[in-house]
Amino acid sequence: MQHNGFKAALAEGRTQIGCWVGLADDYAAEIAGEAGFDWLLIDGEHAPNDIRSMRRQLSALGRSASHPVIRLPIGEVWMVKQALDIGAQTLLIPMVESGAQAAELARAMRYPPEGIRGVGAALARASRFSGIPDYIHRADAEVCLLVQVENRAGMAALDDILAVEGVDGVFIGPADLSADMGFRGKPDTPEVKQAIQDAIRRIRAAGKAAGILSTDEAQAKEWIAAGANFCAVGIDVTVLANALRALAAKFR
Ligand SMILES: O=C(O)C(=O)C[C@H](O)[C@@H](O)CO
Repeated sequence: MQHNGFKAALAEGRTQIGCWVGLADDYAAEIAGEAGFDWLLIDGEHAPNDIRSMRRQLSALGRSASHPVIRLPIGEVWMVKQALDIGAQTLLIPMVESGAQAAELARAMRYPPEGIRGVGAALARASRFSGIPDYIHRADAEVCLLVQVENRAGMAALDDILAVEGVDGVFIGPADLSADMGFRGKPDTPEVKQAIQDAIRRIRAAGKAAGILSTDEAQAKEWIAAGANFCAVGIDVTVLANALRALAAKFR
């Protein structure tokens, strides 16, 4: 099975630049896959995706050098199983608020006895439909679990989450965190930025990868300088929507 170079890069501390892919379309994903990002986030939380559309996007990215990351709608064990079986190696799971929740997700990523991932690789795209004979013996080493901490409860439990073996990285969600802190729509508020800065420092000090999303170039570079080593710097939907609005405005 394919080596997870993205996971290895994060473990080595190499910064990985990514982009949100929310158009929920395999053709659009293939176009994004030609742009040159290190990783692409197939958004199953806020984009109109389901397991079939995400599978199509994984397939469309098969030739791309960009590593596909699937974000689940929420951290359910059965969703982890399905996402891994369609061939995702790296998952981003939102709204993680405790060490116990992170530990269950880490178990869901791995086969027994270490984990609780259901063994159905024989009919799974992940094993190339049994074309990779030793898939179940090698899969655990190549999966990558990234959890989102994006509210006050998660921030309070950050040390417990960081202590969980099998959590490879923590992504701070500025939009949700700022809302929960009482600054909805204002992730640039000093209190929010300070909380994010401190979290990034603690995540990296714990030997884990720190992730974030900022569509503002200066802010993204600030987070990278602060230690964020998987940073998404754009969203396909907003890039397209804003470019079309600007184009239309030129001819009004
Ligand atoms: O809370 C956040 O910020 C994120 O998790 C990213 C958002 O979900 C993304 O859709 C951009 O708003």
